[in-house]
Amino acid sequence: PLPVVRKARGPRSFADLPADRCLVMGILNVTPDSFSDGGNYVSADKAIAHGLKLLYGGADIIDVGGESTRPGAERVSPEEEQARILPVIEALAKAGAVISVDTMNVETAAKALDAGASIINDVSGTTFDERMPALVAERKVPYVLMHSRGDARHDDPKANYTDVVAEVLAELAELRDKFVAEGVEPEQLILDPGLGFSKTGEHNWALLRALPEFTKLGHKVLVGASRKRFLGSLLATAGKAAAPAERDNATMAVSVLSAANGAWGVRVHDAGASLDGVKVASAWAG
Ligand SMILES: Nc1nc2ncc(COP(=O)(O)O)nc2c(=O)[nH]1
Repeated sequence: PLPVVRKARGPRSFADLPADRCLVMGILNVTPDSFSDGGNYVSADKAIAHGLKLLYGGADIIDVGGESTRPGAERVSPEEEQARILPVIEALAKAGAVISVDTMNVETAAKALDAGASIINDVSGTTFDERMPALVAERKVPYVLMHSRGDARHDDPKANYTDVVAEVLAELAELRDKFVAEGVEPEQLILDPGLGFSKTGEHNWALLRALPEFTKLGHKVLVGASRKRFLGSLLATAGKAAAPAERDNATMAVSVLSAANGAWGVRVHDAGASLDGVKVASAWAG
């Protein structure tokens, strides 16, 4: 009899992901405020250890980012961003993780794919680098196209909307058309409403409520609500917003409702909780 060849836990690809439920994308922000001993450097070992924790704790995908996208966050050069994330991506890919690279920088995206990432997650929105569509078309990788109206790191306008759902849908469709016009296949695209990017809490709830409208655009939809400020406000007691670490239950609830309303994936910090949640949503739907 032929020897049983156990599938080595080598690099897994996008195609290996489960197709019968909403996916869980675990967040790995490789930035000094996440992984450093108080200095201004990033400890790759700590970041890799956290990535493995996410991988074995339930994340289907690990989203690796080297630059915080919070408004006012410190600027990071592409070289610094790459120095932070490439060793982490290489190690996690070898451990069998499916990895998305959270970057707006085309060079970083290309190098991350070479290092073992298989998805590009770009928060640029309407300010995307015009070289990005060509890279996505050439590499034929899944690309998260997220809505925002300004460069989130610097001048993220809390844009005014007359109808936030209609406008975000229209602007995402317009961005989609630009990428398709440059040779990106529609099925490569994963749309994301960009909760908190150029949006207030009320805008975020309106966008979540309209999730079925987004899935009607005919693409996968990713929801990134985890620990965001609008959840902190929702859970406020005596006028004091809940701290980020207190927002994981609410995040899991958003994951369950997102899955029940057709989301392809949820981007979260607590991967284990949302994995349980999306499995409940899948069982409930039958
Ligand atoms: N696709 C996608 N990527 C993102 N990257 C960073 C943040 C900012 O949140 P964090 O600072 O908690 O990572 N949010 C998103 C998001 O909502 N969607």
